[in-house]
Amino acid sequence: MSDFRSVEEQQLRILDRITRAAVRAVPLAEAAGRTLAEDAQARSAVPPFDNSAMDGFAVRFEDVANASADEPVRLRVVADVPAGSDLDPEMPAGSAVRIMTGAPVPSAADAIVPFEDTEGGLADSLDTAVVRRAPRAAGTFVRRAGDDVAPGDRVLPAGTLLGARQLGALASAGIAEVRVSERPRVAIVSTGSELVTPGSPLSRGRIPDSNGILLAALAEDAEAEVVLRVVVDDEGAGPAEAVREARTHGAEVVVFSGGVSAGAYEVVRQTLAADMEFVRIAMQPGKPQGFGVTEDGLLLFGLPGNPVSAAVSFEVFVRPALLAMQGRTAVHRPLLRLPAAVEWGTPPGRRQYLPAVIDRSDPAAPRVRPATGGGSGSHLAVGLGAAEAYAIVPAEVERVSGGDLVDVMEL
Ligand SMILES: Nc1nc2c(c(=O)[nH]1)N[C@H]1C(S)=C(S)[C@@H](COP(=O)(O)OP(=O)(O)OC[C@H]3O[C@@H](n4cnc5c(N)ncnc54)[C@H](O)[C@@H]3O)O[C@H]1N2
Ligand code: MOO
Repeated sequence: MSDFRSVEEQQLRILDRITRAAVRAVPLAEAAGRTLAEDAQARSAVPPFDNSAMDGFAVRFEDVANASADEPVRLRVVADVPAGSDLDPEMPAGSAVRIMTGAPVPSAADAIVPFEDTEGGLADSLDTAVVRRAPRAAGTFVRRAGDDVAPGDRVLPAGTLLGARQLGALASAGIAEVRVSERPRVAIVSTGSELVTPGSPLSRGRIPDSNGILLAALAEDAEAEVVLRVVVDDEGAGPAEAVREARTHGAEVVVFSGGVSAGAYEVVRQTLAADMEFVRIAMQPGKPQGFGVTEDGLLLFGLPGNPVSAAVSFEVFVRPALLAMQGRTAVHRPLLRLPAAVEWGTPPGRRQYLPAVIDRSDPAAPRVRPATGGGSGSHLAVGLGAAEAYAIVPAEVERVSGGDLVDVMEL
C-alpha cells in the first residue's frame, strides 16, 4: 500500500494551497452563514443597565427584610416604571416603585418583590404594596448591568460561523455590522458522456447527472456560492473549457466529478495533467483523487465519479478547503465514538467511510449502523440519501463486530 497517500497528507497539501477569501462588512441581517473575519467586541454592556427580572415592585431590601404572611410590610407606591422608561424616581424609606420586567431598577432600590409575593398583586399596585414574603437577599430579581458582557468584551472570536444564536448575541451587544469572509465562488463540473439531466428519459447506457446536484448542494452547505454548474463529455477539451468558463464567472474553485481513475476515457486526468496531480488515497470510497492549482490561483479538485465517492471526497477534501478559505476555525467535523449496532466488512488497507445512520432507539446508548444493506458500495446513490453520518474505520481493521467502538462523523 506504499503507493497510497494518506487522507491526512492529502488534506495538508490542499490546505497548504488555499488563500483566504476577501473580507467585507455586512449588516447582521445579511450575515447568516458567514464566517466572522475578526473578533467581535461588545459596543454596549449586556444588560446595558440594572433591570428587573420580574413584574412587581422595586424596594429597598432593608424595608422588607422581615416581611412575612403573618407580619406583612406596607409600602407606599411612589412611581410606576414600565420597560422603556428612563425614570429614576426618588425612594424615601418605606416606599416602593411599581416596575415591569426589563425596566431600569431605580438607583435607590436593591431588590424586586414580584406581584405574587404581595397582597394586592397587580390589581392593587399603584397605591400601596403589601409585601407578604421578603426577598431572599439584597439584589433578588435585579439583573445587573454587564452580567453577560461589558463594553469591549469579546462577544465571538474570529473564525466563528454566524448562525441564529451568534447573530442574536451580536445584536444584543449593540453590534449592527460585522466583518465577514466572502463566500468562495465554486464551479461544479460533471464529466461523463453517459450523463443526462435528472428526469430526462434514460436510453441504454445513460444515467442522471446526480453528482452535479449533490456537489452544488454540498458546496452551498459549506457556505460557498455556486457560480456555474455544467456537464462535459468524456472526450475532447470539455474540462479545460469548463475551467475557462468558470473563470469568466469569477470562480475560485472548480470541482470536477468523474474521469480521474484508470480507464480509457478519463477526461479530467488526461486533459488537466499540467495543472493537477492525480493520486491514490488510502480510503474507500474516494481512492482516486485529483488536486491542483492553476497559475492564476484557481483550485481544481478532481473527485471520483461514483456518487458515494464524490460525496465522501467532498466531505474529506473540498469542504475543509472551502471553510479554510473563509477563515473558519473548525474546518473538520467533530467525531463521535459509538458502538456498532451490527457487524460489517471493510476494505483491506484503506480507511473506510461508510454511509451510516445513528440508532437512537435507546437515547442513553446510541449506536451506529450502515445506512443501507449494500454497505459501502460507492454506486449506491440512493442509499446515500438515508445517511446521516459516515462511520470511519481505520485501514488496518478488516471487520467491524457489533459493539466495537467506531468513529462517526455526523453530517
Ligand atoms: N481499472 C481500474 N478501474 C477503476 C479503478 C481503479 O483503480 N482501476 N478505481 C475505481 C474507483 S475506486 C472509482 S471511485 C472509480 C472512479 O472513476 P472516475 O472518477 O474515473 O469516474 P467515472 O469512471 O467517470 O465514473 C465512475 C462511476 O460514476 C458514475 N458517474 C460519473 N459521473 C456521475 C455523475 N455526475 N452523476 C452520477 N454518476 C456519475 C459513472 O457513470 C460511473 O458509474 O473508478 C473505478 N474504476
Ligand atoms: O474509491 Mo472508489 O471511490 O472505491 O469507489
